[in-house]
Amino acid sequence: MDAVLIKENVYWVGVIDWNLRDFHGYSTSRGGTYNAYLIIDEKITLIDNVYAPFANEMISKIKSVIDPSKIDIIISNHSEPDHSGSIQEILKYATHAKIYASGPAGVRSMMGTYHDIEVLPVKTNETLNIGKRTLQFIQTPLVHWPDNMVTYSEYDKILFSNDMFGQHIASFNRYDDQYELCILIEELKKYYVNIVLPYGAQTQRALNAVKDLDIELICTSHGAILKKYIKEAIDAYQKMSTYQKENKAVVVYDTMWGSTEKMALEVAEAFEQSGIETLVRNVRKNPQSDLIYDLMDAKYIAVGSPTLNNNMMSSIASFFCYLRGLNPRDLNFVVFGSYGWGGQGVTHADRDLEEMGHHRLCKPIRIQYSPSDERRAELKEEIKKAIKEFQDKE
Ligand SMILES: Cc1cc2nc3c(=O)[nH]c(=O)nc-3n(C[C@H](O)[C@H](O)[C@H](O)COP(=O)(O)O)c2cc1C
Repeated sequence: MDAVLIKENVYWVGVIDWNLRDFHGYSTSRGGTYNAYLIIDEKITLIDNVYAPFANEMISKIKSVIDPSKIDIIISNHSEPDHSGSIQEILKYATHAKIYASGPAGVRSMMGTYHDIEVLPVKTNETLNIGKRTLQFIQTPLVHWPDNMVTYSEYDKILFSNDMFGQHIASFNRYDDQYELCILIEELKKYYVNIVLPYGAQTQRALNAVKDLDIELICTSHGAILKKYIKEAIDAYQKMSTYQKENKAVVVYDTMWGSTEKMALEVAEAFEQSGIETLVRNVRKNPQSDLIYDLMDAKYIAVGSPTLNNNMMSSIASFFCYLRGLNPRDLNFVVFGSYGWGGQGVTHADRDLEEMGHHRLCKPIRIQYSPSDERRAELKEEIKKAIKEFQDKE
């Protein structure tokens, strides 16, 4: 397996995970890559590495350029196992290599994960001379772990950005201009929203910290290297990290026998007829990671659940767990559902959304058993009225 030359004496030695479909619950329909980079200078430097099952593949790519025992420096921009998992395999060759990670968080997580290794701390604006190049470190805490940092090579005008700007796409194409822009940005957004969304303020700080660097390439740790679409990627990050909204609603529901689904379609039509772009999503037919992608820039959410055993359906509760963790801000919500005799499902769903800090558009709406045509029409009008009142107040 061969390394790919990125710039003079800078190589991609990452791997392609063609079969990656589930990244701890994030549905990755296009697969993924773990990118690592090798710099040949007076001191041979490896920036990040790859998930452990791919260690040999990465090492064979390094061998296509240089004897891995010659590696002097290993930089760990982030200690998550998809970027550090091969460290022990590399150290079998690179016995004299020094490992650098952000201090103290990166040192702590590297030592906590791999135990019997020595890791040296670096901080923002500290540099490391490796020959012609002086590498500059910038800590980017909580984008998306406490230890995250990025490494800048002024000589190459490369920002090794690790997870920042990453996308899950498996491909031999190494550069952004080899993709359709809409696919690249969709995957970049999907990555951000499923991994980084809770950390908008920290992402803003990270964007600020790199904004004055002279950058020709952003070498990410997942997916394409950014070259042509750097501005587009930064703009997308700006928008997402400041939680900007579109005039958009997502109707998320589950149903056992179809009554709540009938309600969902009326609710959706009410939003659509109020001039709001609307998506309808059965929670069991869509991966949660796609639902959060749909919701990222939505202003409204409508949640429908029938009552099952005095509660909402567990699919909705599971979706709420994902939603609560990723924490998209300031949704305006309505809750609806069919029930048989108690109807507690909607009450619980309504309470959960309020607890998450979202804003109720109207009281929860229940319909006993199947909605009649008349009741469906009333439901639609009720939702339209609530939307209008909200819009008038805005
Ligand atoms: C296994 C099961 C448990 C149920 N438990 C409750 C309940 O605790 N309280 C209630 O009000 N309705 C309960 N129901 C009735 C449903 O909420 C009702 O049939 C509703 O119309 C189903 O809506 P759907 O067609 O959207 O699935 C239950 C139904 C099933 C199948």
